[in-house]
Amino acid sequence: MKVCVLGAGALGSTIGGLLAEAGSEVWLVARAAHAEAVSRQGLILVDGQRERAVRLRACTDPAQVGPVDLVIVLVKSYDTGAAMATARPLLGPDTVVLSLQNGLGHEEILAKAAGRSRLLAGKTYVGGVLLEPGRVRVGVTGKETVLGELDGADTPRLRRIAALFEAAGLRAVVSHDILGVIWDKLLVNVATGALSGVTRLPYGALYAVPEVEVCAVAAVAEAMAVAAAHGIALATREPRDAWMKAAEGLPPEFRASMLQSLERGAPTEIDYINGAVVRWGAQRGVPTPVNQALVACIKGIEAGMGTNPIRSVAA
Ligand SMILES: NC(=O)C1=CN([C@@H]2O[C@H](COP(=O)(O)OP(=O)(O)OC[C@H]3O[C@@H](n4cnc5c(N)ncnc54)[C@H](OP(=O)(O)O)[C@@H]3O)[C@@H](O)[C@H]2O)C=CC1
Ligand SMILES: CC(C)(CO)C(=O)C(=O)O
Repeated sequence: MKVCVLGAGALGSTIGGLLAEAGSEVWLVARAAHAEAVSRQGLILVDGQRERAVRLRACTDPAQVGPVDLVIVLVKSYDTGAAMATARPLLGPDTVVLSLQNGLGHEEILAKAAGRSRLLAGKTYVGGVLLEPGRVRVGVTGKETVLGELDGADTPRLRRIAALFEAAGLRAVVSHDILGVIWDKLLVNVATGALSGVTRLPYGALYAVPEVEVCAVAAVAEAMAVAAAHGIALATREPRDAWMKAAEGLPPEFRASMLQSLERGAPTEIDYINGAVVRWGAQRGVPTPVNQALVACIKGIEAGMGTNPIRSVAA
């Protein structure tokens, strides 16, 4: 299968690298420094203490790639519209477009750019950290990726793409209720993303502060109430489950992606995570004061850093 990762940074390089290793023809569309390093030396996957190089194609412009079978969108949420505006050369008659980004609202942006019939939805618990151009730390063991059609159907393309992930050692689960899956992952990000950003703590220290846990559980409880008001069926039973799941299998030095963004002076995906909870809550009159406060704190930090506050926010 010919696959293009659109926005190959930390996670996109991890997933693209593993798919390439398993034999897919993978193209990374990435920023220049990363694309050049990958083209020169291969993509270095750092897994625990071991490193290995994977050969795959990398460039900065989708026009160099041409039509593919699968586009995996992994730019940060606020870059989705701009990235998709360049993606037309990737789209053939049967091209499937899949977002594995965190948060809510991507499918609406992708449907506008590529047409709803091409879309598969998904969420992943796989982790990646871009260590330097051309080199990424992968966190794959035991981490699942859940994929589904938006209408819940069981289709050959869904099975084909799940099998592709499985063959690459990426545990893939097919869901017939992808909206529930999207919200279950949202709860995990609601639990620790903003609080990591505000406190600047890695997971070991974050989980040692009881007040942080109380706040995280309250934020998740609000999000669960919002999901219930929208009729979304969650697998998560208790708010604390999302808090525990967020840290599963991660080392004490792990830093949530929202914290990683702030540390490199980049904007966060707060509008798509806690901000989405606030917006969806407002639609059904569900109060979300804890999430509102977390949004305010992160936006305040971003404003203080001078990151660009202009984002395109969907749902
Ligand atoms: N990293 C992780 O472990 C996980 C991440 N996710 C989600 O995955 C998504 C991606 O996250 P992550 O990989 O960490 O983010 P990164 O910022 O590491 O990767 C995105 C990359 O895409 C680049 N980019 C942006 N626009 C374009 C474009 N038009 N063409 C080419 N490259 C572009 C960015 O460059 P620049 O920075 O210069 O804009 C960046 O290098 C997010 O939604 C995140 O929440 C989900 C689970 C885990
Ligand atoms: C790793 C995980 C699941 C929880 O922190 C995540 O999605 C993130 O950091 O954005």
